[in-house]
Amino acid sequence: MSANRTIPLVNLSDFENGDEATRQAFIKQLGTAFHDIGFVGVTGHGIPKSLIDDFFVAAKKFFALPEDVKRKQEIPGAAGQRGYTAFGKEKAKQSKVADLKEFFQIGQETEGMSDEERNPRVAEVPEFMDLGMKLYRQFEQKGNSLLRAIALGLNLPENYFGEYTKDGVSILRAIHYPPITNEPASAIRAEQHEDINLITLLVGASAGGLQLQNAAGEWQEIVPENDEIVINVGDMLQRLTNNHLKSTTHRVVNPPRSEWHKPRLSIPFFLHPRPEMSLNVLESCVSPSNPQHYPPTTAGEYLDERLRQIGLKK
Ligand SMILES: O=C(O)CCC(=O)C(=O)O
Ligand SMILES: [Fe+2]
Repeated sequence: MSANRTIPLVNLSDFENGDEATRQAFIKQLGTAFHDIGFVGVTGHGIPKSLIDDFFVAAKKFFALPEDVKRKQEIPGAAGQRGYTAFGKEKAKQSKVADLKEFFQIGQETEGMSDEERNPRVAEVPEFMDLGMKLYRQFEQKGNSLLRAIALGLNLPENYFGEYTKDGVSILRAIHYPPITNEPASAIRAEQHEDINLITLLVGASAGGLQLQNAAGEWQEIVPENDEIVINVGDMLQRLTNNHLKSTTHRVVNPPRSEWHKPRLSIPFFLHPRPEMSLNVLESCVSPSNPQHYPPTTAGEYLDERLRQIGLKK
């Protein structure tokens, strides 16, 4: 690991293919990273680079479509959870101004769903949804692998999360931060926030700008290398573990003026369980020195509350 990295790097293949000692070492590294920093870089994940690259190309084609064509993909009533969300809509919960981004979200598809419940097809870029759904399945699988390691690190049964993430309501989000054309009043590409879900897997953050806030309150740049995926703990996992695993504040800052013309594309996958999953604090994470910080809730109730705060749900 290079000395100047902000976040540690782990190799998922150690967990998926390693012997017992290698697996245990991985579980420890992951648990320590999530407890100390809330972020980790992952290599050895096996998600084909060609799939990521092809999806990026399709996403670029989609975002290059005229605004009125993109807005045909807005889904009223889906609280921005599926389809297109236009520039200027989403803001961080404490922020008055919207982020400098537009995005498209792809949700879960399960057997028996009607066409209306499924993801919308994008007629102008027919490959967009096929590639997106393929990538969704890859992220889902690798995310579940990471959750197995997290469960073992918390002395829970290996499949503790798997029971709730099967057919869970995860979201793959393709984000486009357009070129900046004039001095933004106060907005940045993505204002500081914490993610809502269990864990987030992020690819394509390589264009720069992603920063986390460390325990001393300083902003530190995250610069992923090669095929590294950035993983972070979301508020649901922080809550479940009574702050043992940290949901760390992060943001995407605007580039220097000389790079305003460069757009930025990123693809976070927000791993969510099914809404009925209990988020009651795990008893094993409560002690006299760390008393229970949160009242009982479920993933569904908690998600609704948060979507109202960020302006996506009325
Ligand atoms: O664009 C990025 O790199 C990060 C975006 C992010 O943090 C989010 O959408 O939650
Ligand atoms: Fe985020």
